[in-house]
Amino acid sequence: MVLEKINHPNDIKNLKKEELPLLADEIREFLIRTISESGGHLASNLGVVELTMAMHLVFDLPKDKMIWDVGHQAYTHKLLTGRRENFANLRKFGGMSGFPKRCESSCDSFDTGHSSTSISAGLGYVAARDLQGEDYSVISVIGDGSLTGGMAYEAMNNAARLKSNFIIVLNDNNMSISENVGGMSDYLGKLRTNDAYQELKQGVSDTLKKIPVYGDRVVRRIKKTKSGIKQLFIPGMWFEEMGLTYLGPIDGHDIGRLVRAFKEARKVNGPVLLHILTQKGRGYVPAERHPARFHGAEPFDIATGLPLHKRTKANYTDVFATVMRKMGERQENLVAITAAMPDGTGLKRFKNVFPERFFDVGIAEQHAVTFAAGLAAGGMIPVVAVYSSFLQRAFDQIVHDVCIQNLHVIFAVDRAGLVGSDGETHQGIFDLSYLSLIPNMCVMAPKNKWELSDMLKFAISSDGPIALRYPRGEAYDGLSEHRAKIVYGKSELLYDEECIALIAVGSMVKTAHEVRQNLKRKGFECTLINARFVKPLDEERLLALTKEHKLIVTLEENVLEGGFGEHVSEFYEEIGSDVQVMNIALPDAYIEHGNVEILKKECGIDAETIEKKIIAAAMGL
Ligand SMILES: Cc1ncc(C[n+]2csc(CCOP(=O)(O)OP(=O)(O)O)c2C)c(N)n1
Ligand SMILES: CC(=O)[C@@H](O)[C@H](O)COP(=O)(O)O
Ligand SMILES: [Mg+2]
Repeated sequence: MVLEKINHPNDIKNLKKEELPLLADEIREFLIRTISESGGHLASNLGVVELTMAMHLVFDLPKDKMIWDVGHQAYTHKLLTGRRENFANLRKFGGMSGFPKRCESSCDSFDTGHSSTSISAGLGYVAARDLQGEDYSVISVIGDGSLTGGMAYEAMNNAARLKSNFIIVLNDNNMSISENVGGMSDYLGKLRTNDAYQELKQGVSDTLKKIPVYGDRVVRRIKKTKSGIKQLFIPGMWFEEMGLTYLGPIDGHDIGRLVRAFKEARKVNGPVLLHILTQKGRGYVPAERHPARFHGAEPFDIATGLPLHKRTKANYTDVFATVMRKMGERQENLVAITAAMPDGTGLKRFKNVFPERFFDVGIAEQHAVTFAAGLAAGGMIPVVAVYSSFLQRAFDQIVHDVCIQNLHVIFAVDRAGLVGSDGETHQGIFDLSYLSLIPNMCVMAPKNKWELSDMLKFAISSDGPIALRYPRGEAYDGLSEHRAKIVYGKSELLYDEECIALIAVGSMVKTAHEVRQNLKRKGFECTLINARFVKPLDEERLLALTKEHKLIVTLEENVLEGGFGEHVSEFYEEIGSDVQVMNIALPDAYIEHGNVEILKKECGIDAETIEKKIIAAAMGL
């Protein structure tokens, strides 16, 4: 096995040329086998095997800096830097991350996870290198999908006048997670399939060569001039005009060609963009045919490509998708917006039925929010479906373009709470804090699948900015007997007792219900309230609780800072109440990757830990 010879960074440089294609095959086989068992990002990684090998053949790690945009496609990079053994616990608690991590390896130059950051980070490294008079290469690898993120243009604009080497690798596989969208994607499409350019270039050369005596010399001169033939027929004119040297398009599966291209690129004094053409999912037919389905793959059967575990229950995203489709029929002015996540957010179904009222804006959350504000100002009812952690990117647009104007925009905040395998960059644990601090914003969280349906309908028929947050995964189908009408700003009383009151937010209602049942068996009766609204607080309820309760326990899957619990504590302080408030929330920290149940226990928001805390507090009452 050639792969077994790769145990340290740069080991690939010791291989014979004829071993390289074998290594590529073995890497693909390794990735398919490993990810079929553990789950992970398969299609993107299968597409960059040769590209990554070529980079590791030319560049010298950890001296040279490689930055992987989003970083979900860095598995081969991790294999080539001595982490083959760590794939046994890929994305498991305490195991290797699915993204580059500086704490994991000196060959991981920058932590990534959110899209479109790599060129900015790379440019930062270049500036630091030049200021310190150092001499290393900086290579930012960005996908065609990530190139629909605005930050990439801010960085390219800033890089334009650079006089020192900076290599940008555009990994163009003509896919985001789903089909890529927008003008840049169309432009790249022309570059990819620019036979016209090839023919034109060939045609010009052939014509010039017909000129007796001087013809050949003219052709050679044109190709030698600084702008050369390209200036006439530049395929990457857009990048050239931006001040970047464009090299490409280059076959991203031809290691020799790639190595030569990187050696050429290293000589350029300035920013140079290598346009590399790759195939997402390459080498595994089910992933080649369905790159979107194998972008983030659950464990699957290699022979059939089918998931090993059949989902029996609906997840919250399914519920959202169903209600959106229904409301789309009832509400002509309902529109849906996603930032390149039609599958993940469940909006694909809405798109299939109402294509003209569906907008995929690319990986552009900031634009998505202000675009929604414009739609609302124009009389539509926009629903922006977005992951909690990705919405962080559009904080100012929520304030500046939606809430100050008090526009009726609905934020369907999916993946809110702990998401698990994707780790720190993807845990949706701040949205209750960053949303509830914004004036005019209303923040809701459903306790189960039916309440998500009721809340979404309520939000669509309401007014002003409204955020509805719900977790990744299976939709809780308990407490179905409790389905009080949604009333603005009002919580829902589930069980009415005395002394101890549990007030839970969204996904934590299920946990609080379990805690209440266990405490009841130990002789402790607890009131249980479903908060429903994080903003505004149901102050009438909070006040009423002080009459017969001594201990108020708030429960939320969000950091404590600025969350629901803090607002409740502040309320009781302001009214000078002497009730004891216990806040169950996530710590002031970034939560690493791992199984969600393990993470909840680690963070102290599991039922058992909560029970112990409440019993200890109750003994002191
Ligand atoms: C800010 C942000 N929004 C959305 C995502 C989700 N996301 C992860 S990868 C991806 C598509 C990336 O496409 P591309 O850059 O072409 O990489 P490929 O998977 O094709 O290699 C998206 C939308 C993200 N990571 N960050
Ligand atoms: C890399 C990335 O950001 C996405 O692929 C993300 O991992 C999707 O998360 P879900 O699996 O929760 O849809
Ligand atoms: Mg792509």
